[in-house]
Parts: sequence; C-alpha cells; structure tokens
Amino acid sequence: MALVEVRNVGHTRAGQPVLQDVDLSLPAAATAVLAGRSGSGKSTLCHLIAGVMPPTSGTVLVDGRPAVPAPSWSTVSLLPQRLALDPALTVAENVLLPLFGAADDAELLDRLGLTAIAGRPARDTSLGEQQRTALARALVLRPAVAVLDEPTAHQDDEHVHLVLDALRAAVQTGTLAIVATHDQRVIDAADIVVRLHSGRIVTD
Ligand SMILES: Nc1ncnc2c1ncn2[C@@H]1O[C@H](COP(=O)(O)OP(=O)(O)OP(=O)(O)O)[C@@H](O)[C@H]1O
Repeated sequence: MALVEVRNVGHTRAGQPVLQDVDLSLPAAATAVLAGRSGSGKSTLCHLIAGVMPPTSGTVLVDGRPAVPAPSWSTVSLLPQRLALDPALTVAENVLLPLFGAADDAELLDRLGLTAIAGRPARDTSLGEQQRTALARALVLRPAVAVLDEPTAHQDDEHVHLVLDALRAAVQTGTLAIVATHDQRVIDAADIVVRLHSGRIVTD
C-alpha cells in the first residue's frame, strides 16, 4: 500500500497554476526523488506532502490521512530549503529538538560529520554544516516520511556521500525519503525518480 498518495492535485500561487494534474503513489522504505528545473514545482509539492499547506484542488494523503493538519514529526519531517535552525542553539540541540532532550543520537551526528561541531551554536557553523544539521533534525525520529528539499545544495562531493549514506540508513529502517533535487548524484542513487516540468509530472 502507498504511504504517500497524491491524487489529482492542482495548486495555484499568486493566481498562477504551479502544479497541475499531479498523481503520485510512493511506498515506504524507498528514496523518491522529485527532479526538475528551477520553478518546476518541486518545493511546492514538498510543502503539500509535508502538510505546510493544503492543495488548491485534489488530495494529499499520508498513511491514509490528509496531509493537513501536519502529523507528528515522527510521521512526517521536513528539511526546508531555508533550513529554519535556531541559531542560538548548538548543532546537537537543534538536531535533538524533536526528542525534547530525552535522548541522544551520537551515531547520526557522526554519520553526518557533525560530531566535532556538535557543541557549537548553529550560527557559528558553515552553511553546509547547517544544512546537515537540519537534515539530521529531519531524520532523528526515524520518521515514516522525510521530506527533504535540496539536501545537497550546499555540500561538496565528500559531504554528498555522507548525506546519501544517511538517507540509505534511514530507508533501511523503513523511512520514505522524498527528495527534491537537481543533483545528479542524488538522482542516480534514488529508487524512484519523478520528473516535474512546469508543474506536471512528465515521467514517474
Ligand atoms: N510564495 C510564492 N508565491 C507565489 N509564487 C510562488 C511562491 N513560491 C513559489 N512560487 C512559484 O511557484 C512555482 C514553483 O516554485 P517551486 O519553489 O515549487 O519550484 P522548485 O522546482 O522547487 O524550484 P527551485 O528548484 O528553484 O527551488 C514557481 O513558478 C515559483 O515562482
């Protein structure tokens, strides 16, 4: 059974259609890439699946329930393009926020190359480190669905491999990773590639 179902979705922004006739069924334990040119609608589709907003028309279901209102972070997490870290909290505190301080995840910090800077305020780290921190925050609860908007946008080759390793580990524990990306290295590693062009799916 599909974990994420997008049925006949259309979405309009500022009076313009940005998604049209989008149908998509995605299973658990897979990496599904949303690929397409800038402005093709990848982030918008991410936001609809993560429950940031409802679609203008059609239905988005996560585990059989409407995506809005957004469920718990352990059901659907989001790495937004603009990261949304708390700059005053340390790297580790940002990553562990969804756990309310109840636990630690040294392995995840290590996997993403964050151990050495775990105690530093997020504002005193590089953009690539901040992006990996926000990715770790999205994976820390081993969510059913992790929606990741351009997770390698600020990563060099070496760190792209760390990101791909973290995604593989999440998928092995059952997570459906939905990844908006232009990055061919990420597209090549995906189980499912969905291409968007001008707000429509061109291949699935
Ligand atoms: N807040 C907004 N208000 C109005 N239009 C918007 C808004 N956000 C995005 N759009 C428009 O919606 C369309 C799809 O944008 P979206 O951000 O989903 O594309 P994208 O494929 O993620 O692009 P990129 O790769 O550049 O991030 C674009 O035409 C964009 O200009």
